[in-house]
Parts: sequence; structure tokens; C-alpha cells
Amino acid sequence: MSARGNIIDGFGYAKGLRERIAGRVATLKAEHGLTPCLVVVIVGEDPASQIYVKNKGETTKAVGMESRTIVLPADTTEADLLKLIGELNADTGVNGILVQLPLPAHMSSLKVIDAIDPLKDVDGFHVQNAGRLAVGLDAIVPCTPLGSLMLLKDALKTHDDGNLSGLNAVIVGRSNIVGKPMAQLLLNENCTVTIAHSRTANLPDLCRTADVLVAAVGRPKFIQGDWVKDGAYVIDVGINRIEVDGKNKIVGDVDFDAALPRATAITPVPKGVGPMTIACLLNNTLQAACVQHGLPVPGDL
Ligand SMILES: Nc1nc2c(c(=O)[nH]1)N[C@@H](CN(C=O)c1ccc(C(=O)N[C@@H](CCC(=O)O)C(=O)O)cc1)CN2
Repeated sequence: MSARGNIIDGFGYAKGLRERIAGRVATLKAEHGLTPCLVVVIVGEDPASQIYVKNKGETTKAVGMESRTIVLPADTTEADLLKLIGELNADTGVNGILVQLPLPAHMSSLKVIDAIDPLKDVDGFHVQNAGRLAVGLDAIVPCTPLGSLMLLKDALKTHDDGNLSGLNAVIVGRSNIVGKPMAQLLLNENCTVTIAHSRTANLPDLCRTADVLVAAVGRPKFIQGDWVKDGAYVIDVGINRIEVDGKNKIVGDVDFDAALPRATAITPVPKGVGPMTIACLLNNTLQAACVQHGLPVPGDL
């Protein structure tokens, strides 16, 4: 039996991944004269989004890629945003397009995402990428689920036989950007997958069946310690800002302290899945640039 209570170092893993990406970017530049370019579009002034976009710009440059950030006012019309996306789609110097979410309420994120060229959709949110992932074709995979899977596989390799096949996976949350693609990825790994949501009956008992428990529900410390099966792998995707003793704190969707002793391994918040999101975005951008130029796509990093 493997030891309990291991903390998965997403921050460290993401750092290593960024270094490997930087190496491949340098090779791409040296051998093909190609520098991948990522454009991030932000509409409005949501403070958290502004921080994420700033981090994306800085890390994109740090791995040697070109970064452009387009800031639009909150009252930008949907038509104007769609026009901009059309221009970026047509610009051969742009390899990746990302529209930061959430968008202001007067815009349809589905419509906006649908306007992005699927080959430049480095978020992997376009319906063509979602469909391709669902049927097992090559696709751009959403960054947070992709990063979660990388951490999970690495933890399994470290603490177990590394095999996801046949494990029971329960994903709490059915969003298009995390829950559903995570389910597809785990299904591809031959897990038996259940997606739970707000109408699921007896959620605690369902969670107790999970060898792999993924929490993506957006509610602070929602998953209690005694919902975690002895020896489970717990991936906490939640990033919730709460106030404790007058101070702002970020916590996940899992009651970490209570879950830790039961889990074989668990991601913390912060420094768990979060840093993997941006590292995987860079990887998707690198791969998208290769596909667009007919170059071989680098393998697993
Ligand atoms: N177009 C997109 N919009 C959004 C996405 C996305 O993948 N594509 N995801 C989130 C926000 N996000 C990236 O955009 C993101 C969230 C969190 C982190 C992160 O590194 N979190 C840190 C804590 C950071 C903090 O102090 O706030 C951690 O968990 O350690 C990176 C990226 C919604 N929108």
C-alpha cells in the first residue's frame, strides 16, 4: 500500500514543463525560423482576469514566444469582438488566439469561441476541438484538464503502478471548460467515469467510490474529508477567494486539511492545478504553430 498524504507539486511541475517548452521553442526558431505567437484578448476590467492575462503575457515571453495582449473596454459590442477575431484568424503571424473568460454579460461566450479558427483555438474550447476530443481524434485539449491529467499521471507513476486503466473517476462539476473535457480525457485513459453535478443524489457516497476524485465545482471547501476514499487521488481545480480573519485567501473546492491524510496524493490550492493551466496553454500554442506550418508536432513533454 502506498503512503498517504502526498502533496502534488503543480507549481514545480509547471516550472519544469515551461523549461521544456522553452527548449522546443528555441529549436523551432533555430531550425525553422518560426516564433509562435499568442494573442490574448481581454474585455473589461475584471481584476482576477487582468492578473491571469498579465501572467500569460509574461510567461509567453519567458519561454521565447511572441505575446500580444489586446485590451478592450467592457462596453465593446459583440460584433466588434467578432470582427477582431476574424482579423486575428486571417493574420498568418498569429498562431494562438485566446479570449479571456468570463466575458461581460452582454456577450455570448459560446458565439465568441465559435468564431475562433479551431486551429488557433489554443484554449481548446471550440466545438470542433471538443468534438474531436470526444471521438478520439487529435484535438487542442483545454489547458486545465490537460494539466490536471499530467499531474495525475505523474502522481500515479510516483506513488503507484502509474496505471489509470480501470479506476473509478468521479468528476464533480460539468462545465464545458473543465468537467466535460476532463471526463473525456479520463475515459480515453480507460477510467470508469461519472460526472456529478448540483442535482446528483447522495454526492458524498458517490465521491467515496472514487479512486480519482476531481473537484471542479467552484465552491470553497465543498468536498469534505470523509467524502474521500482511502488511498484516492484528489485533483482540486477550484480557485475560490475567501476572507479569513480579515485576510484574503485562496482555497480550493476540497477541504484540503481533512482530505490530505486519506488521499494517496492531492493537489493543493494554490500551487496545484492553477500553474499548469498557463504552462499547458504555452504547449498548445507551440503545437498549434507547428500544425499551422506543416511541421511535426513535438511529442509529450
Ligand atoms: N480563456 C480562458 N479563460 C479562463 C481560463 C482559461 O483557461 N481560459 N481559466 C481561468 C483563469 N485562468 C486562466 O485564464 C487561470 C486561473 C488560475 C491560475 C493560477 O495559476 N492560479 C494560482 C493562484 C493565482 C492567484 O493567486 O490568483 C494557483 O492556483 O496557484 C492560472 C490561470 C478562468 N478563465
